[in-house]
Amino acid sequence: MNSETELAPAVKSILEAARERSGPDGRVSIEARSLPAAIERAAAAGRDPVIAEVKPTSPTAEGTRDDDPAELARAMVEGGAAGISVLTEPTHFDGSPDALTRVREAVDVPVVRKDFVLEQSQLDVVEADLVLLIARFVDDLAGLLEAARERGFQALVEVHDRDELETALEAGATIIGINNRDLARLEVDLETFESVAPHVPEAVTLIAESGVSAPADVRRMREAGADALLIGSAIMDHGAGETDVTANTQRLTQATAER
Ligand SMILES: O=P(O)(O)OC[C@@H](O)[C@@H](O)c1c[nH]c2ccccc12
Repeated sequence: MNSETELAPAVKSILEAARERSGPDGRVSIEARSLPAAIERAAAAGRDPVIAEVKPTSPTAEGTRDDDPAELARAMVEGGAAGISVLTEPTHFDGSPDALTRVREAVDVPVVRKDFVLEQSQLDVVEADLVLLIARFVDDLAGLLEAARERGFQALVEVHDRDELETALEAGATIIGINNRDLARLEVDLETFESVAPHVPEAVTLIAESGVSAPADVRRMREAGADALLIGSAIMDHGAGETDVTANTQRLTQATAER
């Protein structure tokens, strides 16, 4: 793992909490819904492929939404979401494995488990179609990726710069997310995606993560090579803005069509 000295205090505390959560003894075994296929279906239907995120709160959010996660996910799919991401991290995002289970029962699109998975047993906490692995935080990415695949998960490997991209590719990642949010300062810069994306091989399913808040951002990320967008805050809207997640999702999935 890279040095933690540069991480934002909130991120350090998230990692400390994650190290203390161990998984169960038994292994999950999953028949995953394919994310690349769902992305292709959305694009073929003329929508911008969006993975909408059920994120009750976050260290950078202004408030908390305690809506039923299954209802939120259904509303997102109604707005055209190609996939759903669910925070299962309990201490800083108000997420839970149970929320993910209920979401996966409520919708038929692929569901991503968003958490800080650091070791193999943590994979067995809950069934999901994809599991997020954050290159920067995982010691043995190839080993964890293999362990995820053995259980039937697809893995979404998150990177933030070219070095992490190399690590992800060497480990065999085929679905990669470039996080526009810098985990040292928690600031978002869409240029991150634009600078790393050109180095990603064509065969990889490439996702732009974080900071996509308006249709123009969706178009910008798509032009830079994103096959799909992972969008949380702009859809959940923790502040005083538009709280209709179906409308919020629709606006972003129609970004290219309505230009
Ligand atoms: O709310 P945003 O800016 O649309 O971002 C969503 C998603 O990218 C973000 O929640 C995220 C990206 N990587 C993470 C890792 C852990 C927790 C959360 C995340």
